[in-house]
Amino acid sequence: MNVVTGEEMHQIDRYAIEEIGLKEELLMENAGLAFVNCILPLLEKKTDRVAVLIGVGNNGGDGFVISRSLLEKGYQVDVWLIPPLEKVKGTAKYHMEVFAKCGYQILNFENFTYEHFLEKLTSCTYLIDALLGTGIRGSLRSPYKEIIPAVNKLDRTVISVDLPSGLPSSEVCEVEEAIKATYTVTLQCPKLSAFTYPAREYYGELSVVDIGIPRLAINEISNERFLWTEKDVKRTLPVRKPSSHKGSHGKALIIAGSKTMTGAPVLTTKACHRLGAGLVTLAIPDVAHEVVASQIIEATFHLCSSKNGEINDTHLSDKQLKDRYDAIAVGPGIGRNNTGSFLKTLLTDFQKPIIIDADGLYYLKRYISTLRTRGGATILTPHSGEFAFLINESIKTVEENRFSLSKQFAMQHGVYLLLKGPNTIVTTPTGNQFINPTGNSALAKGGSGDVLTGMVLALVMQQQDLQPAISNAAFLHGKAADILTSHGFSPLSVLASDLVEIMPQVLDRF
Ligand SMILES: NC(=O)C1=CN([C@@H]2O[C@H](COP(=O)(O)OP(=O)(O)OC[C@H]3O[C@@H](n4cnc5c(N)ncnc54)[C@H](OP(=O)(O)O)[C@@H]3O)[C@@H](O)[C@H]2O)[C@H](O)CC1
Ligand SMILES: [K+]
Repeated sequence: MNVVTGEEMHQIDRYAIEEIGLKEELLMENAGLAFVNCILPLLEKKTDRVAVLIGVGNNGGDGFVISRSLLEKGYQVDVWLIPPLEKVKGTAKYHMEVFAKCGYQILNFENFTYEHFLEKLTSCTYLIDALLGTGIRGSLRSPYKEIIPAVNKLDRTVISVDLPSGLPSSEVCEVEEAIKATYTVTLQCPKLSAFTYPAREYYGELSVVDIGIPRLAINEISNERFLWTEKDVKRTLPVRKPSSHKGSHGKALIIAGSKTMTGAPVLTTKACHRLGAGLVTLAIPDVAHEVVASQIIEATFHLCSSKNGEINDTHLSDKQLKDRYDAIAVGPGIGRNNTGSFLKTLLTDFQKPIIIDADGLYYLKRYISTLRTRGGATILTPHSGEFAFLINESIKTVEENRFSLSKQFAMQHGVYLLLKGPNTIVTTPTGNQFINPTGNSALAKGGSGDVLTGMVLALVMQQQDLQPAISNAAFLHGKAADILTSHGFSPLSVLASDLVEIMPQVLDRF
């Protein structure tokens, strides 16, 4: 499913109308009817009053179709036009006239005192927000500037059309004032601001409805940002052939752990096994072997020489790297007290996929120029702090520009970048971006990243196409947290090891 900016959506509209010949009146009719179909299950009783707040543009035009459809179905609807009648133009005006010709009444905000208007809204159970859509520019002006915070204070169920009024639709850093929706029904394509924070919090529960814009129009304009949905996972998750053997599912090498970080290698290795890796070898510093080995029975071990309780050298020969492994994950719990020069050797000598996480990313900064010349794919899995360190920016800057900075980095260094966070983004070396919809605050905990690294490693070995493999790992990792929190686990108490334990039930759904 394509994710677009408001500007892209506008161009898609234009393409559908001017190049394909669909009428805007029809798209608006489709939009209004699809919105109503989507919200009907939310409206409990026909006697509950609904207020539709209508703005000056086409978002307001949708509001007229919605109002007409609800009235036709027998709902009690107050239809509030906020701008003066004569300011409504074009397709919105057409649908306003159709509405009026059906014999329905429009309440004009201009003809009421502000207090009376608010009093009337207070008597409604549901408020439908068709004030402003993708056409908003700059800070809110009157009367929206006053109406929007007042609506937020009423504490009603608010359902926004397309996006909460006042929010920009692109990558947003700060939100001045916007409708705090309970639900948002987005038209045709989710807008980018639905996956940036704090804007996401204004959307409430998000649904997407089809309004009949042809796929061609969407692909012609915007084909670089997508939501990675359950359907995509079902379509791309590897299926094990009955004739397969352990060698068919990849031989993985995990380089992880140190004397003081013995949990990370355990989590990464177990997660890798749980996601179907055929054979896993865990390379750890000799000083950590005993403790780690006592917790893992499925893996084999490769002992590395240590210094300061951390890996000093992996002593992996060229031949071992060439013949023995299909992919490597390096980083969880390796510490930061040595030179990390073994990472440079891996990057130059290993010609297959390498996943770099955690302290591996810390060392990577020293050898970052080798990324461009690597023979195999590189997959980096930073959280915002690790990414900020890699690109010499503040965490705040990263969090405000997650899409643009990750795209820039992935294209510059020719890597797959999985930027963790709410709505993890996977960016390919060519700059395509795939947004993960699963996961919750339970994942904001030490160890959950180590689990994800093992999952990415396992799937990367089982799928030719790396982006689906990486996105599927992120999706299943988030889904594990979602399943746990919807089955009696508080987000506070979910452990990283719980994610590994629940994985069989997660996979059972796909
Ligand atoms: N996606 C589709 O194919 C369809 C989408 N539809 C809906 O159309 C809107 C976008 O419509 P548009 O008319 O472009 O934009 P708005 O409804 O947001 O209105 C823009 C007008 O609002 C005023 N404005 C702009 N910025 C501000 C501000 N900061 N404060 C106050 N007012 C503002 C301005 O009007 P003026 O007269 O005041 O200059 C803008 O012109 C989309 O979101 C969908 O809901 C259609 O249904 C068709 C299909
Ligand atoms: K809106």
